[in-house]
Amino acid sequence: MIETNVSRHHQTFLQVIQSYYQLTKPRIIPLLLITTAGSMWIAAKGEVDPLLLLVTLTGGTMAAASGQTINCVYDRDIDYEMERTRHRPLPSGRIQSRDALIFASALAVISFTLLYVFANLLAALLAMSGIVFYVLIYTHFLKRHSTQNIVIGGAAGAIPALVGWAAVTGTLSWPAWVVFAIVFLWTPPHFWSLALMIRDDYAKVGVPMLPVIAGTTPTVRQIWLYTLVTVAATFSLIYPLHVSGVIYGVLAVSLGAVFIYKAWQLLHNPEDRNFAKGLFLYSISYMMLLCVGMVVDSLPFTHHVLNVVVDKAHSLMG
Ligand code: HEM
Ligand SMILES: CC(C)=CCC/C(C)=C/CC/C(C)=C/COP(=O)(O)OP(=O)(O)O
Repeated sequence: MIETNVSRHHQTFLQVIQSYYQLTKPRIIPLLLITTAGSMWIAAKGEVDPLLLLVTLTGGTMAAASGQTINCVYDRDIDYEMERTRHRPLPSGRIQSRDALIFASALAVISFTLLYVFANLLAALLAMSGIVFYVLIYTHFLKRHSTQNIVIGGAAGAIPALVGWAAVTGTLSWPAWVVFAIVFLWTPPHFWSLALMIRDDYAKVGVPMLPVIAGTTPTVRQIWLYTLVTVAATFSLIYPLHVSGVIYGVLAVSLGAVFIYKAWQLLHNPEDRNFAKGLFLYSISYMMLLCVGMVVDSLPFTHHVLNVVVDKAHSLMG
């Protein structure tokens, strides 16, 4: 279908590299890695082996890049129609689908091998299941057919948190599933606030995103509910799981309060795109800082500083 080869003959080597880079939707990957790092640090109780960290983040990057590349091949028809995505490498003819698929397969094979050899089989299989879930369940079955596409599809974006935990422990336990749940529940407020702004694009290509089908008011209500449940889920790392402490707690409460406030503003101003934009942008900082909080909270240094502060307070009080 959209297979023009007009521009690729005129590309320099650097431009070709750039095109492959763009194919991986690189701006999203750092946040996926931060969620992986958050769960790795909790799992390792603050002491992560640097080589394991490097391998897991590299393998995670390659798996996510592979999934995004296959998604770009699958969606090249609608990407060509939408203003936001028209200039991606496939719709603009800078890369051919066959080459993109070879690239994605190579990334997946290297990712699996790295994770299997230097971490473990569970981490490697989870990363591969992330690709399959994103491509098959989200991109193929749901994206063009269900208003719940991104709710269920959001599970793919939450899998990197499981990869991180599995890489450290070789198993999956409750805290891993909680970090998974936090990312999973966060995805609807993250994406629907953006979809409110660009729903005309989705409507044009017949992708049934919730704001397109149900309209603005039901969407902001759903965003509100998912935001409340997300913030509530973040607290369960403190109680009942007891894997995170006071630093994470302070961040979870304060960041969560702002998240709820912004969702509340949107709930009461559903037609104002500035509030939708504000919530979308904040959702990214929220996830980033929350995961940084998981890391900092788990560090032995943090525990040491907190102990010193508590001892000082005790001695001051006599
Ligand atoms: C099904 C789930 C998701 C959908 C449909 C979705 C969709 C989107 C879209 C359409 C954008 C705009 C990007 C662009 O302009 O090309 C975006 C931005 C972004 N997403 Fe998501 N997203 C999802 C889940 C996630 C997850 C799980 C993460 C990471 C944990 C994430 C991180 C980001 C970041 C960091 C940006 C901003 C990128 C930038 O600076 O342009 N997203 N998302
Ligand atoms: C472990 C592993 C490999 C996990 C994969 C996780 C992953 C790649 C999640 C991506 C989620 C995401 C940003 C979807 C974009 O939706 P879209 O494709 O509909 O966006 P678009 O409209 O910009 O094309």
